[in-house]
Amino acid sequence: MVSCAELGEDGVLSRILPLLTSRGPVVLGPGDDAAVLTVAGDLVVTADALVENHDFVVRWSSGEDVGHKAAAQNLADVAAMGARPVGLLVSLAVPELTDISWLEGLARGLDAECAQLDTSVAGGDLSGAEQIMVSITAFGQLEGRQPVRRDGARPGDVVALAGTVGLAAAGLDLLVDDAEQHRADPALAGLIMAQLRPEPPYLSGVAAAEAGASAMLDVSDGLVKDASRIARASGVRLEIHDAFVDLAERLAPAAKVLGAPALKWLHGGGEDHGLLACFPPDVPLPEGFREIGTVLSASEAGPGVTFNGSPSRFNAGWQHFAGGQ
Ligand SMILES: Nc1ncnc2c1ncn2[C@@H]1O[C@H](COP(=O)(O)OP(=O)(O)OP(=O)(O)O)[C@@H](O)[C@H]1O
Ligand SMILES: Cc1ncc(C[n+]2csc(CCOP(=O)(O)O)c2C)c(N)n1
Ligand SMILES: [Mg+2]
Repeated sequence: MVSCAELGEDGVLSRILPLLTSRGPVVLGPGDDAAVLTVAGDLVVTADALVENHDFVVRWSSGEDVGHKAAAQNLADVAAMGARPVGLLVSLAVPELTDISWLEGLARGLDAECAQLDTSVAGGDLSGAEQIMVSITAFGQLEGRQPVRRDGARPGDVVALAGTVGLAAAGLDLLVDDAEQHRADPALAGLIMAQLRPEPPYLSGVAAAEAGASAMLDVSDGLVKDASRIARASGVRLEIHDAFVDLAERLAPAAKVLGAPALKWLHGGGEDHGLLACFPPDVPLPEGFREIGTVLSASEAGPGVTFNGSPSRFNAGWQHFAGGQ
């Protein structure tokens, strides 16, 4: 083990920076006072942080896992606007006794996730802290497309989902229950991986924008909570009729082991970063999307989300500062 304290700031950077490859619009990457990106047109900007013991636990996540996840949750937000990523800035704060191999893993994970979209870490910052924090700012370009906001859903639109919901939340419950035992179970390992390294359907974001999606977001806090955000912003009701039988089947082993209903994760589970979008009825759904519901006028009770006409029993979703769901 070689700690950050032994290496010093420059020593840490000299180990991490070679692991980051500049790609695409990043014409000057990490190493100078600032990075240089070549971008034309409107720029999308978003930020999201992972904090040790609030968003990940070192006992469960390797540095590489955290790198993948930190990049993924930001790249999903770029995709959810209908943009293509151009680069990330990564601000790191770590305890001085952090092993450099953990940070090298983090850099590898960030770089590998970025490589999927031909994007890269453009730069960042390094500081000390009592616990690890990975804070990312992501940039994306719209390439002439209109951004897909949350407030454009209209009655008659189709509600569609790309990617999955519920798997990452089941994975987290499995880790909390008994990480070692459940990781060794092939029926459960995939759900745990969905928590540690979610795989958002990135390319569906641009495809949705090109197809004319009326509203979109990534499901980070749970289907009910995030669908409600579209409903409220657009002043409509999202009526979901899909029973998610395929996803329920994938959740069944966790439901059995933990004695919990799969609906808890399907309705309330965040962090898969699937894309929830609405499309005008005449639009053929882009590849990767499945129809899961319809946009209706808001009921007398106001905008909201219903499942076959009724509110979900599992409507809490994720809340920071509230001890979780
Ligand atoms: N500290 C802050 N200062 C300014 N704006 C903020 C701050 N925190 C959040 N916001 C803004 O509030 C909105 C909601 O933030 P949130 O992090 O919940 O985004 P989200 O897309 O709903 O979730 P996720 O980031 O998990 O996908 C965003 O537009 C974000 O820019
Ligand atoms: C150790 C640990 N505790 C709790 C959670 C659950 N969790 C954290 S943030 C979040 C939603 C997205 O947040 P944000 O909107 O900040 O991106 C969820 C569901 C976890 N993954 N790991
Ligand atoms: Mg989002």
